[in-house]
Amino acid sequence: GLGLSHKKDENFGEWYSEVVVNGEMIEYYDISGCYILRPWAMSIWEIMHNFFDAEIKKMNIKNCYFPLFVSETVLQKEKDHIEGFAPEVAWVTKSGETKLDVEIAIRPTSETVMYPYFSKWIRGHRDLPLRLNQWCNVVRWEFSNPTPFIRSREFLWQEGHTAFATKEEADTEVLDILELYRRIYEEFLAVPVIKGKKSEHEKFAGGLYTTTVEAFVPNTGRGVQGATSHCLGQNFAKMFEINFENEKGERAMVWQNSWAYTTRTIGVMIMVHGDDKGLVLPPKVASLQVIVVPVPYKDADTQGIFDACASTVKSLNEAGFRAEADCRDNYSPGWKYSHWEMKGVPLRIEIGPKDLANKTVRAVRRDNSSKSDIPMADLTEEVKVMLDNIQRSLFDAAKQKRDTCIQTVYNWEEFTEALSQKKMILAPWCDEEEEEKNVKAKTKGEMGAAKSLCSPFEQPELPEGTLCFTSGKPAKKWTYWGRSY
Ligand SMILES: O=C1CCCN[C@@H]1CCCn1cnc2ccccc2c1=O
Repeated sequence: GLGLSHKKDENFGEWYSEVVVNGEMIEYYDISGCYILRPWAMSIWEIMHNFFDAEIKKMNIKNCYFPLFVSETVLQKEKDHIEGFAPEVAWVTKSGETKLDVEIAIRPTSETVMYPYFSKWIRGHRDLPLRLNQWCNVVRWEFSNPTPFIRSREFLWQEGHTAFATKEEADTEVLDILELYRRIYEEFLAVPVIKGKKSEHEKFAGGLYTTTVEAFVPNTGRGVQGATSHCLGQNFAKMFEINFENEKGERAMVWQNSWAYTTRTIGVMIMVHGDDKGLVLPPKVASLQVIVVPVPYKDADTQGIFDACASTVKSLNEAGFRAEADCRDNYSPGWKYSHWEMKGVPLRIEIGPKDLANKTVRAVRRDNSSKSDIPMADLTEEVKVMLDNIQRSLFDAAKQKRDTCIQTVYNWEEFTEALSQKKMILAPWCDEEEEEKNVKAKTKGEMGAAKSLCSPFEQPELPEGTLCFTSGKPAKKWTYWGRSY
C-alpha cells in the first residue's frame, strides 16, 4: 500500500532506497550497482542538461561524441593517472565465443580517449582554444556499497575537455564552470554547496589542481562531492604531446581543464529535501510542478468540476508551468494526494463543489503542507508566486540545516567529538599530505574514515600563530573535513 515503511531520521538508508522506488525515479536492476532511470528521474536530468548545455554553448564549447571503448595501450599511457583507478576499469574480453586478442576497456572517463586526437588537431595557436564537451555514460566497476544516483557502476555525466595556450585562460575557465555547477545545485536543486579546492591528497592525481562544489547530507553527516572542475596543467599535454607553435614561433605545450557533473546530483537533491511522505521536488527541476485533483461529490456538478480542472491545467500550461490533472476515476482523491506527495510534486490544486461555487481553487504546498484558497481569476500569478516561494524556502531550509551541521574546531579532541556528532568540520590545517593520511588512519572505522572535503575559497580569518588541529604545526588554511560518500 501507500506510505513509506522507514522514517528518514530513523533508518536513512532504507528510507532512501524506498523513496527512490516509490517515487518512481528508480527501478532496481538485476546487476548490482546498476539502476534503471525512470522518466521521473530522466526529466530532472533533462532540465539540468538544458540549462548547462545552453550555458556552455554561450562559452563557445562544442559538443562531440568519442567512442565508449579505450585501447589498453592508450589507457596505460600514464601510470599515475590510472594508478589507484585500475581496479575499477571494466574490460571487454570476447565477442560471442571468440576471445579478443587485445582486450578493450570501457571508458571510466575520456582523457585517454580524446587526447591523442587533441594532439593531432592542435598544431598552431590558431587551433586554440579547443573546447569540447560530451554527454555520455561512463563505467566504473566500484565495489563499495552501491547507492542509487550517488554511487553506481554506470552513470550519466557531461565531461568537458578544453585546451588553452595560457594557464590564465585555463584558470579562468575552471572557475567559470565551477560557478555553473554552483548554480545547478543552488538555483535548480535548491541544495547549498561550498566552493573550494581539493587537497593534494584528494585531488585528481593526473591534474594540477581540483576545484569542487561540496554538498552535505545532514542525516548521515557525510559530505558529498557535488561536481569537479580540474585544471590539468600541462601533465596530459606532456603525456600525449599536445603542443603548438605559439605566437613567438616556439613549441609550447597546451594548458588543459576537464570538468564534470553527474546523475549523482539527483541523489543529493533527494537526500536533502525528501521527507517521510516521499520525494520533495524543487519546482525548477520538477517534471510536474502542479497536479490538479478533482474532488467530485456524489450528486454535485461532476462535469463542472472536471471542466474546471481541465481549464486550470490549460491556463497553467499556457503560462509556462508543467501541470497535469489526475482525473482517473479508479482512485480516490485521498489516494491521489498520497501518490503525488510521494512523487514530490511541489504544488497540488484541489477543485471540489465548494471551490466551483466560490470560483476558487484549494492550493496545497508539498514542502510545508500549507493550504490556501486562490481565486481562479488570479490562478497563474498566484501559482508563480507559490512556486517561487517553494523554491526559495527549500533552499533556505536546506542551508539553515546544513549550517547547523558545520562545526569549527581547533584541536583533535574537538575534531573527533564533532565527527561523532556527524558534523561538517571546519578546522585550521597545516596543508601537509602526510598529516591528511594520518587523519584518515586515525579515523578509520566501519563508518569510513574522515577526509578533507575542500579548502573553501572564502577563507575565514586565520590569526597568526593558529595551530593545525591535527599536527600542531602552524596552520596554513581553513579546511572542511568529514566522512563522505
Ligand atoms: O573528474 C573528471 C572530470 C571529467 C573528466 N575526468 C576527470 C578526472 C577523472 C578521474 N578518474 C576517475 N575515475 C577513474 C576510474 C578509472 C580510470 C580512470 C579514472 C579517472 O581518471
